[in-house]
Amino acid sequence: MEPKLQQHTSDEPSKLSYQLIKQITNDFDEKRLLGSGGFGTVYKGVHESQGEIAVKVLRHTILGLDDKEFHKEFNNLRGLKHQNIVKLIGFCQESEEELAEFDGKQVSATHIHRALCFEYVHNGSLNKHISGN
Ligand SMILES: Nc1ncnc2c1ncn2[C@@H]1O[C@H](COP(=O)(O)OP(=O)(O)OP(=O)(O)O)[C@@H](O)[C@H]1O
Repeated sequence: MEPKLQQHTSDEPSKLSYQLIKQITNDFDEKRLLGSGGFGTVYKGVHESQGEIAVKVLRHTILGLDDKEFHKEFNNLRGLKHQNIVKLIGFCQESEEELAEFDGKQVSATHIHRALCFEYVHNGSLNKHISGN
């Protein structure tokens, strides 16, 4: 199930394809790594119209397991507007059928690519930025 966009205004986070996420992070280049947290790994992406953005690639788990968490995080962030809260500008949720080995056999598996894209915060860590130190 996709995150629902109640009303599509220019202020709403937009849906980005996995191909675009890959492209703007230079195929998740290590040199673009900004850090990692509880939910996943954060890369710097360079978006054609948005410029520099932070791409949080959410950890991949088995189909459906973290769906609720993703929607919770998405719905909490989508409407927030505050000087101390980074803006959510886009999201990606795309499934891909892949061949995987299971029990010595080749099986078809669904890999869900999920990412949240935020405005890029300069000046080092968010903590430092928010506290003003
Ligand atoms: N918008 C951003 N702009 C620049 N760097 C960012 C941005 N968001 C995250 N980062 C970098 O990525 C690191 C990990 O961020 P992330 O939000 O995943 O972890 P966290 O702050 O530990 O929170 P959580 O545990 O909730 O995921 C941060 O410490 C920061 O260095």
